[in-house]
Amino acid sequence: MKDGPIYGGKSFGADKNISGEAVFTTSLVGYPESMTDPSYTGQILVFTQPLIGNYGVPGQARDQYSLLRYFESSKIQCSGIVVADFAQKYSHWTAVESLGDWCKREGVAAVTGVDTRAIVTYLREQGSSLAQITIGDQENTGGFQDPGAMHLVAKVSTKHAYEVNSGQDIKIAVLDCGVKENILRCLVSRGASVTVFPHDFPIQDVASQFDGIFLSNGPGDPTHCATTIYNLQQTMHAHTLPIFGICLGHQLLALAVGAKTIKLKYGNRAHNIPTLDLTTGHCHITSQNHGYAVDASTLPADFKEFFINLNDRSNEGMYHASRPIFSTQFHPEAKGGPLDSSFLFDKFLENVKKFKAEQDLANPPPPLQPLLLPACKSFRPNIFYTQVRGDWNSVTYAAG
Ligand SMILES: NC(=O)CC[C@H](N)C(=O)O
Repeated sequence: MKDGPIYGGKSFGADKNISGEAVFTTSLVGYPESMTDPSYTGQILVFTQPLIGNYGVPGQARDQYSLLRYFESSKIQCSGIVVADFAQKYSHWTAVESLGDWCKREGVAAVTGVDTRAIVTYLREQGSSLAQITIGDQENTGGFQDPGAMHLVAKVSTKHAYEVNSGQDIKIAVLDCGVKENILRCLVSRGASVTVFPHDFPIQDVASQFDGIFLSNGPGDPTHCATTIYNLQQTMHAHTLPIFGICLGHQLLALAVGAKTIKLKYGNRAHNIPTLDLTTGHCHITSQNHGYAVDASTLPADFKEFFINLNDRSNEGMYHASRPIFSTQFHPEAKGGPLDSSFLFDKFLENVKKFKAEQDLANPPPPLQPLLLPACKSFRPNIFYTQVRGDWNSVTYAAG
């Protein structure tokens, strides 16, 4: 730890000296999902569950949408992991290698035999801390990298826009600040055709071609994302389409409407955090992974607090009083974690479908023009129309 204690252990991953922010998760399972979650970029992940690795690591299988089935991105995103007891023997029908081999192959430091309870006690008392993993006797010359000081979203976001298609005509734009694959799956499996844009894409310029906007999770301090925040402000000013944000997406939306974010003492990373839905009085057990939070006292009057954390009373979400805009600090897509709050994706899709129906009603397609058929007796027109948001733009002839 930067300010003091040294904890000994044995390397079972890449023999590589690293540094980052030490954070702990109390989740019992889901290490492949957590370690590939881009929100953990720059962090050293300490597992409080003592036995880690016993179901190995799955392969890179993909689902019908070409999304990764068992990982949240295609590589390990955290800088290193620390466990009490690495399970050398693993067993699971999806496993193709051990946790140690995966870390070695991906060049990620991993240490076992560490007193993780002492680390957690330290972090809970001192607050979040920078740390190093030093292997062997080599000196760790890398210093203490502070992920909070870096614009990590720019590093993990896609460089080019891409599509994940459900074959349906509900179009959602995703701003990728480090999006987890299961978020895309949650949208596309509910019938949305998704276009994923880089974090700083001027979404206000294309918003009218979409039925909803989704703001993703991502690493680091949300205040680094000035361009995204500006683009969101412009979008909300000029367009009325539904918006849904998760975790970093929630924080960015809050900053865009003038609220403030704070850094929590040591964050919330777990799969069993109780949150209270202030609109229904129901409690949902949620999956979380964040170090920053929205300061609810700074929310503007037209945004209401949606959920609160029942452990530390921190803000867990907000919604607009009259527009279809809402966001959550927790992760309704889970992976890992419980599915209690997956109904929020249904709510977003309902908002999106309602908006699309209203748009289609307000902008009916123009009447068809009579077709000019070639003066040829044997010609039999076979006509296909493709509708692009109210504009009949292509008429195809095929000779029969
Ligand atoms: N999972 C996330 O999106 C994390 C958001 C942000 N980086 C935080 O730590 O608070």
